[in-house]
Amino acid sequence: MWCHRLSHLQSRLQNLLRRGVTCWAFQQLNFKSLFPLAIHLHHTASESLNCAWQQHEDHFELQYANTVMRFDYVWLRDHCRSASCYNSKTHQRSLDTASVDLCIKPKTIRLDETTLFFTWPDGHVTKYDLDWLVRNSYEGQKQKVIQPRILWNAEIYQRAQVPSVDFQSFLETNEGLKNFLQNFLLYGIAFVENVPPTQEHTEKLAERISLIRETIYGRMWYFTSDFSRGDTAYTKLALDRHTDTTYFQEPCGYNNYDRAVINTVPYDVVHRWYTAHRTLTVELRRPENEFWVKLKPGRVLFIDNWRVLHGRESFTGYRQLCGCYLTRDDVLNTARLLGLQA
Ligand SMILES: C[N+](C)(C)CCCC[C@H](N)C(=O)O
Ligand SMILES: O=C(O)CCC(=O)C(=O)O
Ligand SMILES: [Fe+2]
Repeated sequence: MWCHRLSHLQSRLQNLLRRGVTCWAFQQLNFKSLFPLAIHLHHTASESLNCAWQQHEDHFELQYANTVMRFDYVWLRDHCRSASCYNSKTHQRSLDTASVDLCIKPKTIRLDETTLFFTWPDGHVTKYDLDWLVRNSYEGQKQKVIQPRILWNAEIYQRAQVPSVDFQSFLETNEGLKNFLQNFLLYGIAFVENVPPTQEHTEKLAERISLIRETIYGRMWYFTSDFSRGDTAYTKLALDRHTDTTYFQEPCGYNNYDRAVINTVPYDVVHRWYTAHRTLTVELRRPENEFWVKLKPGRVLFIDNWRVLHGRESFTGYRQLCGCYLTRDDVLNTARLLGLQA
């Protein structure tokens, strides 16, 4: 994430529009068609619970809450939450997964109310709440609402009229912070307005949502076109769309300027790479995928480098920016603590 303020002049935010359509095809199993196939189906508990399960040779099958789930037996042993297998204070596994017999099968399975009890050959008992199994099953996760990401180009973003958040509201209210993060998660960019144009206030803003990442450019960077560092960013030249720090082991995102010599693949693979790079670059440079933003003192722009590239036009006159790099995990953590799906 890049918290970025431009004191004046035009800075072009070019948006990399990720093409890609996700087609979700949910197949609602017809439970009737399932049952005739079952040999030893266990109807258990009261009809109102509407729960049925079956012990297959190599997995456990559970039908509950309109979901048909299938569990591997090693998985059921490995995720045991008993006092000897799981530290409920630290939410960490105590059980040594590698000690579980890969051919393990439960000796008995029993359902009591809404809890399933698995007794293993060594006598150990693992119990699972039915709702926990739905929430943590592969089939249950598939149905989970995930944070939508809105793919956009300049027209879509402009039409969306995404509101910026005011500095005070962002800093002093959870509602303001949550609105900002919701927009940031949806679009991959978000703005905060009326920020006092100082490095200290920009820093305060960044710390509201994340840890600030220390890099070779410092913690908060404050730069202008004085070539104080041997990089085009410290000049008046234009910068085509890119992301920063691609030369780091933990980069912010990828970038053509800083790409090192390609010397890890043979010439024919190199040519395929250039062909793919050209296809991507043509897509990136489509005018409809460029969203221009005129920044001004007090306007702070946050960019998700995994979704959106940035760049600028060349310029004249004096121009000063300050900003920082944020750690993705901490931004997502702040969003989750506010109840957002991140
Ligand atoms: C000036 N500021 C610290 C914001 C960025 C410097 C980035 C330099 C390098 N071209 C890169 O893209 O990583
Ligand atoms: O000057 C700008 O607006 C952006 C500069 C930039 O992309 C960078 O410093 O990495
Ligand atoms: Fe950059």
